[in-house]
Amino acid sequence: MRIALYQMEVVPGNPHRAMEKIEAWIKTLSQIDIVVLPEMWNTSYTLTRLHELTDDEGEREIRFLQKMAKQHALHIVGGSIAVKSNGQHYNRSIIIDQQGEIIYQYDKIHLVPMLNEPDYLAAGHQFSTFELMNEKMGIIICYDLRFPELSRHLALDGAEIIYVVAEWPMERMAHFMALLKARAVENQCYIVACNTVGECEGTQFGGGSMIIDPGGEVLAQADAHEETVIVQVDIKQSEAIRQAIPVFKSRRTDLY
Ligand SMILES: NC(=O)CCC(=O)C(=O)O
Repeated sequence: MRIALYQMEVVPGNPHRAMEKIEAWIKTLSQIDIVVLPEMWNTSYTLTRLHELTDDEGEREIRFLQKMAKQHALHIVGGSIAVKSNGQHYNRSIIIDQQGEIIYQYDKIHLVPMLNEPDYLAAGHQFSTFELMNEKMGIIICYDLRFPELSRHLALDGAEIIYVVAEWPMERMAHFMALLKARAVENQCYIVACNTVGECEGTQFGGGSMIIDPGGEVLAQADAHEETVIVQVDIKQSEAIRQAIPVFKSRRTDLY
């Protein structure tokens, strides 16, 4: 399974330009199974303008991702986009398979106060794993990373890969790195983290996108520029590490 992450420079408040950039990037790829985009790639944190920038249920961006998936025979972990839904706005992840079918959608459940999300967005209320290429996977969005229970639920439900799509600020990159590694080690699964770079309304985003294997080894890591990260993932690795260090079997579910 070959995965490519787009550590994209944000295009604040310009969904059309963002789609052009993603299309141009996809055209540079070859022999990739799954592409991963970052958080809120359509608008970045232009939260005061979401009413004019977003489409109902993200239809415009979904149509675009479906076209890309079919044209290039790619599965798309579509990061997240800002969408309008029932008079509110959500930070929504969309997963599309290479036939262009939407196989999973997730609205961010932990809205980040440091970037004012609770003032402009509604929170999601549910999450689950999904299947891509016959493997179970999960996705969380940025601030969700700080809540270990969420990744644990996904891992207990069988996720072999957890995608972390992010617009994580430069000033807290040390937390990002530490939390990504912790989530991989404690859940013994792959963590595939795709962050942004660039600046929006005074916040600088820190890059550092990475793929960590179920043993906690960083397989590839980006720096703080726009970049592509490509890694070959061997899903069987989590089984081996779970046998060698059986933390799932040692859990004391009678006590906690
Ligand atoms: N976009 C985000 O959710 C940023 C999260 C963040 O800044 C943090 O957790 O720190």
